[in-house]
Amino acid sequence: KSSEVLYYHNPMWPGEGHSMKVKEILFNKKSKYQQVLVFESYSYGKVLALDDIVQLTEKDECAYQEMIAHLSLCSIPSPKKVLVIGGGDGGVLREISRHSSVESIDICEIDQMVIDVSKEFFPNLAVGFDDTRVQLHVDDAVKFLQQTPENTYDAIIIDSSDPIGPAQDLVEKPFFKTVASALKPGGVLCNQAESMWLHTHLIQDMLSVCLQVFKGSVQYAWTSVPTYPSGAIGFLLCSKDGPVDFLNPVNPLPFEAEKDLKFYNSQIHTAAFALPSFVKTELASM
Ligand SMILES: NCCCN[C@H]1CC[C@H](N)CC1
Repeated sequence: KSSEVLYYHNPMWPGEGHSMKVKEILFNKKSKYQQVLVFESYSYGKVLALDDIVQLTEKDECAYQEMIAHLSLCSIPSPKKVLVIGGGDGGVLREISRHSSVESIDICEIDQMVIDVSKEFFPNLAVGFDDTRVQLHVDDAVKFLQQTPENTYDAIIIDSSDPIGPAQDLVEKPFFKTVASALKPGGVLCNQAESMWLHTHLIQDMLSVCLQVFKGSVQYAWTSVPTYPSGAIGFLLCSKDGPVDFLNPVNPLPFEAEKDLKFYNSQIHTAAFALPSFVKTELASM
């Protein structure tokens, strides 16, 4: 890696690489779990990378954080108790806080260094931790959910990194069973679900597990995040028991909240579930 340009190659996207011109390296240390890197880029503002995988940039984080939070919370009548798995940068917390019905937000992030680094370098994301409804648990989500009573949360958002580091347990069936158990009746899960261009098999595996574990609806949605591999990232929206019409949200954001968003709006919400034909074919066979 020259000081000028950082190149990203990874078994998650073999055969291709991504590069960014670096203005300045701001932080680069190994935590208990992963290498934590922050740098100022020329074209996307500050960047957070974990084990050399871009997690977020100041320029395009809005697309991911707004979608993962509002696709789920706008789909249930009045979310009160919400759990975030991962998301230690605080961006998803910032979005959840826009829902006035929410009374409490638990967040379970395994790596304290991610939280500290976000507070130091990404104040516009770490602002999510300032909300008084937020309760932070620095813990392994597998353990946290095993200790969570049944029927606790209206919504669970899994804002995880890729399943090749500390997050690899978060795509297994036993884990999804603890998620379903922790959801209240009518509760929903929104899970980071990788790229439709790169990870068909991973998405099929997750979809097949979710179809077994969640008895209501399971829908794949996607958004555009230019600094993620293939420029697209998906979400799996699942409801615990009854069907949920994820495409036509029952609890749309009021104009007062939506006007502050940079990416999400009601048309984008519905459009996110429109899938290219090759994806429909690949997922239909599940
Ligand atoms: N809250 C930060 C987003 C974390 N989500 C992941 C980042 C890395 C991507 N390859 C997959 C999504």
